[in-house]
Amino acid sequence: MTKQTHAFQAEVKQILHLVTHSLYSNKEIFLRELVSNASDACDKLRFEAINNDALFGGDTDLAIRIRFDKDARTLTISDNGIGMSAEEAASHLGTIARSGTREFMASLEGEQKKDAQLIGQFGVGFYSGYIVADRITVETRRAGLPADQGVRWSSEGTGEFDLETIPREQRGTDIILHLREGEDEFLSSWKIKSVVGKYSDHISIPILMREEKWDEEKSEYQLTDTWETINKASALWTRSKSDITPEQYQEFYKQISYDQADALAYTHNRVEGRSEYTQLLYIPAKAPMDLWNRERRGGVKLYVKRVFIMDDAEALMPSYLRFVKGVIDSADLPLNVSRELLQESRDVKAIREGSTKRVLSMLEALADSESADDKAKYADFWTEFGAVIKEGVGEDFANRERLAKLLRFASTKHDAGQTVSLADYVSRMKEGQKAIYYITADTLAAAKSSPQLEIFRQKDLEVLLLTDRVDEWMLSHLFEFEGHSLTSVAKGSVDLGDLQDEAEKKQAEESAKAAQPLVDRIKTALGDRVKDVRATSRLVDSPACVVVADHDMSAHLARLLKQAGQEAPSVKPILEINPGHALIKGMEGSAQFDDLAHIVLDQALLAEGAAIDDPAAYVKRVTALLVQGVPV
Ligand SMILES: Nc1ncnc2c1ncn2[C@@H]1O[C@H](COP(=O)(O)OP(=O)(O)OP(=O)(O)O)[C@@H](O)[C@H]1O
Repeated sequence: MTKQTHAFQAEVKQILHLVTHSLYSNKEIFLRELVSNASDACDKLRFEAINNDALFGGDTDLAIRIRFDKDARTLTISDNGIGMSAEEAASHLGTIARSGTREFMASLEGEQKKDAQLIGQFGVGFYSGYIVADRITVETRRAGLPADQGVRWSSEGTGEFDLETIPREQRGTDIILHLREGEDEFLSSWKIKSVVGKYSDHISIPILMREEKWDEEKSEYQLTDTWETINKASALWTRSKSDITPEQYQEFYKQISYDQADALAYTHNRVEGRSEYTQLLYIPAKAPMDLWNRERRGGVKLYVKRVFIMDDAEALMPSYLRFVKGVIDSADLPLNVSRELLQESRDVKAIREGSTKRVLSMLEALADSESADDKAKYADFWTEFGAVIKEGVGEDFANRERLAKLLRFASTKHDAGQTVSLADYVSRMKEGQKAIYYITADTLAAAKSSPQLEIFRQKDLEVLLLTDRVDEWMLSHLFEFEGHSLTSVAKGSVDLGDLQDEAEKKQAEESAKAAQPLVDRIKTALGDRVKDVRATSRLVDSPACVVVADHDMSAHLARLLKQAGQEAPSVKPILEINPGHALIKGMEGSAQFDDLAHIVLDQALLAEGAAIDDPAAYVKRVTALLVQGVPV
């Protein structure tokens, strides 16, 4: 193929612009990215060679070589990995193949686009070379192709790239960076060693550089022909814990996660027994943008006996721990294991169970720690990932109790977000209190101002305020905690049991009896808009509220289902009235009794966050009353 010029895909141009403008302050990361690509290329070759040994062509010593040429001002990163064919070079280095990255780019807006933190999330990869280079030449040959099928790709990283066929003896790839003016610091062994030491020490393939010797005559270091290994060249997770510094753990995390921030916590273990494997698992500090996509693949890489097998092996983690990143290296699985096989493997099941327990232990250690620092970390974790952990309550029966202890809620006693655990709640329960009370609502404000809470406030009883979408679903799987049932304050009739003394109960009964004729009249006026009307003692300041029967779906859940486009049974509310309230008392003799009954119901619905079915009728009724009542 003679030289051809191709245009970059539009998104590539965008990324190139971002990379060179936003990441300059941390420019040395380009080396990390290119070394990581070289290492991936070696992993891919090893993987493909499992079924096709000929790909090695007798050369199984995989290595990454870095060299520089002070005169030509080039820095070259070479590998003898899988290499690229002409088609692959054109598509891998000219388009953005990963659809996730493309969607991510599209979702960024305005100022966000300049945020290096966000850009870092998807890994800048090959294009980061342009931070320091004004031209990159890639010379490559795919393993298995003949020597006349080499490829040269070259571009200044603006709008287009050139592609031509070249003869190339060895398989693999050379990435040649033509350094920009002012980037000469990368033409130094010392600098390169320090950057490799910082970011790429854990890479399991040896990274080689030519040794330097001091030349007395010239009074400077001269490159020799001996190659030395400048990284530890053993996969981080295979090393003993005591040989790994926290910085190295964090650096490895950044490498595999594309996160620029440190992980919140990590755990590293070698598991022996029925199933033998090593796990190095991290909890990120921040939730990714697509956390809510349950289709999103997990972040755990699978290795078998140090050979990389696949990214995002979702079978290794339950879906509710999809935010966990890391590596699992199994000693038992076959090298040619496929995603389908993983789903059925008993070894994988053991790994999943073991890893889940490890992650939960890691979270428990933070949550139960005496250290304020760890507690703060857990609070941060909860803010980012709490709602996903709630999915686990329904999905992971075996760990339900452990998960229940990790839950945190907002409550009427604590105004600082979701910080109250069920154990905290139980420890504060009043004498005679049996149940754990909660309310679900669309927003915290709606939950807090709900009329159903009035009696609980008056009696100084704590109520958990649940406002996450998944709460209702979680509650359908979590009925009790340490023997205390979880009870909605908006369902059924309140039974405060021992929390009400005899006199109060008696008074409630009497006032309900006295209010019966009024209750019957309201019921007639409202007809089939309600399931029932009754007097209640749960209200203190409000005239009325709506509740649902014990076994009916909560109104909040019905709304969520409708919003999600699903069928929800239409549940008629029960209207509860406060016989002591001035408005209710005043209704008795009113000529507008029917209108007032409808207004009381509509207002109770509004207070609960529901939409009323006929807002125009409501407004008309209220306006009519205002006109009568307000002197004009
Ligand atoms: N040294 C190399 N050898 C073989 N292929 C390579 C090499 N460097 C890059 N590639 C190919 O180019 C593609 C794009 O590289 P790039 O670094 O931009 O993204 P990536 O490696 O897929 O993602 P990331 O770097 O974010 O992990 C790679 O997926 C790979 O197919």
